[in-house]
Amino acid sequence: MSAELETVAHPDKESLAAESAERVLDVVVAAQDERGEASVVLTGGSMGTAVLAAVAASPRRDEVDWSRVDVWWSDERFVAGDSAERNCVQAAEAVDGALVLNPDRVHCMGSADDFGTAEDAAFDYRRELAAAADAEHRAAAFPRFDLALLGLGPDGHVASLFPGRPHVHEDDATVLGVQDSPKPPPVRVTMTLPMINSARRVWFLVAGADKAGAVAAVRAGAPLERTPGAGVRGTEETLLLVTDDCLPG
Ligand SMILES: O=C(O)[C@H](O)[C@@H](O)[C@H](O)[C@H](O)COP(=O)(O)O
Repeated sequence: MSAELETVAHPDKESLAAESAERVLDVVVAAQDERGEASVVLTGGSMGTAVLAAVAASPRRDEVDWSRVDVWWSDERFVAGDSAERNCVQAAEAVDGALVLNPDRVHCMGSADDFGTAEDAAFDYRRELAAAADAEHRAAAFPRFDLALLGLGPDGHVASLFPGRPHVHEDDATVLGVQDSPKPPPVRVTMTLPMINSARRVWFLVAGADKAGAVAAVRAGAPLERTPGAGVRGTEETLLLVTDDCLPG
C-alpha cells in the first residue's frame, strides 16, 4: 500500500527547516511512545542537513531519548570516512553533539577507507539492514523505518538514484553501489526505491526555484526513467515539503 503525495508549502528555507524539524520530532516522540524506540533514514544535501540542525536546535529535542533512535542513510558518498563530502560527517557537524545518540545505532554506510568498492559497501549495508530486521523479529531484509527524509535534485534524483540509470528500476536489492553519479562525487552507495518506500513516512525536503521543474514532475507522476523522485511513496504518508518558489504561481 502506498500513500498519496501531499504538498506543503513554506515561505522560505528557514521556515521549511524549522517546521520540518518539528514534524520530525512529532514522529520520533510518537514512535517512542508507541514502542520505546524510533528508526529514521537521513539523506544528504543542504535541506536534509538544515533540518537536522533545526532538530538539534529545537527546545523540544529533549522530548526524545536519542539513545533509542536508529539513524540510517538513504545514500552516501563513497569517499574517505572522515571526508567533508560524507553525508554522515555533514550530519554529525549539523547536530554538533546536541543529540546524544548511541553510536551502535548510528548506521553510516561504508567508506572508501573500509571497502574496496562501493558495491562491497552496499553489500555490507544490506547485511546491517537485515541484522536490524532480525533484531525486530521481522521476516524481512530490513527494519521498519518510521520516517525517511529525502532531498530532490533539479534533475529529479533522490538519494543517489539518478535519471536514466538502471538503479532506478531495481526492485529487489535494498542497497546498490553507484559508479557514475552525475552529482559529484561520482561513486556512491544508495538505497533503492523499494527500500526507501518501505518507510512508513517519506518526506521530500525541497527549497529553491531551481527545483520547480523536478517538483512539478514528481507531482505529475512523471516516468521513473526521467524523474526517480516520482517513484517515491511511503506506506502511510508521502509529503512534499517545499518552499513557495518550488511551486507554480
Ligand atoms: O548525497 C546527496 O547528494 C544527496 O543525498 C542528494 O540526493 C541530495 O539530497 C539532493 O541532491 C538534494 O540536495 P540539495 O538539498 O542540497 O539540493
